[in-house]
Amino acid sequence: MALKKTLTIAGSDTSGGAGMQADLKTFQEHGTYGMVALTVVVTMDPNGWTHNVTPLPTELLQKQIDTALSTGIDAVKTGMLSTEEIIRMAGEAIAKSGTSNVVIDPVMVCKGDDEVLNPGNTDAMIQHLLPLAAVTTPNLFEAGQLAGTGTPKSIDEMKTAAKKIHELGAKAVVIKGGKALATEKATDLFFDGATFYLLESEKVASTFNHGAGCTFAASVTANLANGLSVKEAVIEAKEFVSAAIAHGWALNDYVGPVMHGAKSRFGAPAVTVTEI
Ligand SMILES: Nc1ncnc2c1ncn2[C@@H]1O[C@H](COP(=O)(O)OP(=O)(O)O)[C@@H](O)[C@H]1O
Ligand SMILES: Cc1ncc(COP(=O)(O)O)c(C=O)c1O
Ligand SMILES: [Mg+2]
Repeated sequence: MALKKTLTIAGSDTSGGAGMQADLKTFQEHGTYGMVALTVVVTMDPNGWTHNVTPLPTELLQKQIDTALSTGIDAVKTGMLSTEEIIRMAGEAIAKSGTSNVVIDPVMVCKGDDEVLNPGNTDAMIQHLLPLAAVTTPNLFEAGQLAGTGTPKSIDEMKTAAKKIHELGAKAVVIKGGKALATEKATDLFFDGATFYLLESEKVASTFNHGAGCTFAASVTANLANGLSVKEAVIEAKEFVSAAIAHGWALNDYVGPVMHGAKSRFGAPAVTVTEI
């Protein structure tokens, strides 16, 4: 039986919760066939868990992209892209892929690390990636950087940022309010270019949410490959990640990854969708 082919152009999170590890686990859970073009390897200092990002040679990235594209892919997502050159290469790969099922997760920081990967990356993402996006999935900080508005602090400010990001070329935008937004629920804003929707689930009190953003974006990608509409894809992704966070766990003293396979094992918490 042929499976839908999903490609992630992303970094490796050696600790396994985020990055391409999250993407592959999530693709598998959605019944798609996952492939990877690896950009960087993130390792952690065993004493203190500071992150270290090691890039791979760009020729090697290009070879991976050529390999994956030659199979014919049904959907593609981007994750951690550490330099402007890599962002440009990802844009070229997506344009060449022939699929319009394109999810841009504009990763700028690792959770718990405030350091932005490379400030020039924001402009490169705006130039090379947003115009190709069926959906882009910034967190609050990333939305503020892309929109040039500063980090949104309310639903109204999220709407303003989402409109700006849509004007930059992304066909649809999900701004993840997550834990950072001062709302009772874990609230994300979905804008399809015409209508705004709030996607809400119970806010989980634990801090075991490492990889939540990657898992959300990978779910959207797999759902698009499987033929869901963009709206259906983001709603299922919210259910999938809510379950994954609800069953997050402590890997060690420093990090708590989400449980990528939680929805199929335990079911998903309720997600409400409200037009606003
Ligand atoms: N504590 C939480 N409880 C429930 N949902 C959460 C929680 N933290 C994040 N989420 C959800 O997880 C998804 C990823 O959001 P977020 O963690 O903000 O992204 P990122 O990992 O890219 O920073 C969003 O759907 C967000 O609403
Ligand atoms: C390789 C890689 N990609 C992406 C991320 C972002 O992860 P999150 O899903 O928590 O936003 C991380 C964070 O550690 C990472 O190491
Ligand atoms: Mg993220």
